[in-house]
Amino acid sequence: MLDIHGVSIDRGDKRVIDDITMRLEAGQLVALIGENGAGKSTLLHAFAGDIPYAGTIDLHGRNLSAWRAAQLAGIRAVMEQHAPVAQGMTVLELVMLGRFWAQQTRGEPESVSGDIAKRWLQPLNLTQFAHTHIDQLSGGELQRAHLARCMAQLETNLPGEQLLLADEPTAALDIHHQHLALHQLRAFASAGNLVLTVMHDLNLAMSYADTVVLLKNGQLHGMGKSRDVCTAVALSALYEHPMHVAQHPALSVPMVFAEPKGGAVRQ
Ligand SMILES: Nc1ncnc2c1ncn2[C@@H]1O[C@H](COP(=O)(O)OP(=O)(O)OP(=O)(O)O)[C@@H](O)[C@H]1O
Repeated sequence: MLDIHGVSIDRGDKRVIDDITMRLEAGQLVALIGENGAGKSTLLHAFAGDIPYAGTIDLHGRNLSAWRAAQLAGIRAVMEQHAPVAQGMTVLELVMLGRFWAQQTRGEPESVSGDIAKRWLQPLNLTQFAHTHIDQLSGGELQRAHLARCMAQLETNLPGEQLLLADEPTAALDIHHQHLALHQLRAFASAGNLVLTVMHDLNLAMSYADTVVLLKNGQLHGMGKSRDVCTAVALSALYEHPMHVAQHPALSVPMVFAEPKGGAVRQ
């Protein structure tokens, strides 16, 4: 579904993405992990078509640059790390922004857009905030509202083979809402779509992702199932920090423990 071939990106005089080639199929949640500055957001921006790059990125076999913005809006949503917010807008109005493309290209009535937006408030625990101004939300509530906007954007009569790009979508969320949000992303991927998400929480990544992509200094350092690529050796090298990997006590997923600097606190 998303074919990336020989993609390199320079920012200023620095090469931040260096010759990345990979193929990502629909039906997967893919977690992009790596240290600060590894190039994760830059790569996501390139997939979103927001920044220039060398190499090719094809979505559904068609070069990303050949897609018209209105067409792309119906099949690809982007949840940015620091999404700009217009002051004075309510949560419902923000989520309805996700339907702007449908109103413009399909003449979707505002009432239909509103119904779709309202439906996405509930699974992200936002119903009580529908008419709250977004500048009155906490960081986590606002992050959930942006996720609801993206989910509303990608709601179609013909679900499947859509692309959701999410940059640290759970960074501001408490543990309950992290799982609530990832459950939605997981369900969206399982419905035949591709979710590509940048994540710093390795245990969440390994619990929800079908595929984990390891990025270091702009280069691909591994890609595959978490149990294959998220070894203690690979993760310790990726983060230059000693890591231990064990099995989750109840689930068949690996769990990561980073060694505390200077040893554990005495209890
Ligand atoms: N606009 C810019 N101009 C110049 N350099 C930039 C720009 N944006 C990012 N960079 C540099 O590109 C590199 C990759 O940044 P990027 O934001 O992609 O990293 P990241 O892996 O997403 O990091 P983090 O985990 O901290 O969010 C970094 O070294 C950063 O300093």
